[in-house]
Amino acid sequence: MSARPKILLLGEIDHAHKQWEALSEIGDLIKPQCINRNEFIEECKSGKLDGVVAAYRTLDSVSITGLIDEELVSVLPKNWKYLCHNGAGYDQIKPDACSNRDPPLFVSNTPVVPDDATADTAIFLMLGALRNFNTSMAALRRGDFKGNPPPALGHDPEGKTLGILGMGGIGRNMKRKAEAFGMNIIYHNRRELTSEMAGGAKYVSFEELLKTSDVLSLNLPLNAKTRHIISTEQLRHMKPSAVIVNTARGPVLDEAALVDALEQGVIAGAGLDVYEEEPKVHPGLVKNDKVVLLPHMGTWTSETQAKMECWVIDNIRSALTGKGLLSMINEQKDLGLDKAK
Ligand SMILES: O=CC(=O)O
Repeated sequence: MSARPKILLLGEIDHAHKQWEALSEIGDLIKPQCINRNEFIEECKSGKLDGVVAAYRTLDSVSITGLIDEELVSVLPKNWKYLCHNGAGYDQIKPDACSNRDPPLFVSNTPVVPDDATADTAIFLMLGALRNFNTSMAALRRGDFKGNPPPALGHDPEGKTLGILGMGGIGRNMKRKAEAFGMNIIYHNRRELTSEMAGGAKYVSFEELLKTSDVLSLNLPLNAKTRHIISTEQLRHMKPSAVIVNTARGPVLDEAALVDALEQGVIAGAGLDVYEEEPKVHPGLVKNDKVVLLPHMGTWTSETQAKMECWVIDNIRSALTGKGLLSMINEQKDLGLDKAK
């Protein structure tokens, strides 16, 4: 009889406790002993994690393992086949390192379920930045009501152009919501979407997106091609009245360039949920009234967190019962699903 597979928990389960426990029908649920990358590598080398076939991974577990890169992947037990990440973005995991391992380490993420909460956050930041709400919210808490002098008048979204950079699930969700505010939607993406998927949003070049958007929303994943996709040169193409919203990942936007652009009036404002070096926030952003800031709360609702946890668990269950991962990351799709079974 072959040994039961082990399922490793890298991070914490906060909501889907019952669903996690139910995985014990198909494997032994274990946690690592280590608290940092060196210890994790030692634990792998010691054989203590032999038998692990799949792992549930959270964003915060980067504090235990560090990046999932060549070095880390090379010490994982050979039978470890699946890494199921809780999050839409998986920039801490190097897809090539996982694919090139022999045998490959198959990775899943959680698309779809974070779309609503993240798009809602982008809409909040967009309205806050357009309306200059930040200054007065801070003034009221200081006992200064609207502030003295009050902030400049804000702007209505009605009739403005929202440019979406990255028209995946979150971008399309934001599009639908922004239409309810009477906005005209344009987008730029690696590939033009079918008209059904685009739902009436106009596909434009990157340059046209920058030049014509009143609000530019960043909804694209972070990778080597998208790092600092918005920097000094791109900001200079934007309208001086434009605001920029980032709910994707901090490094897609060059923060220092944004700070300068805001100080020099190159653009009018920003709404940010993500930062280049979280939890650090560039002091030039903190001190600038034109910026609405949130501490990475795009998916911070109990409904969305519970759905994301269940999605990860469903991936593990599907993989360990021979049906393959439900949402393998895009970079691995050309490896062939069969190999992931
Ligand atoms: O940041 C949140 C996510 O990647 O889902």
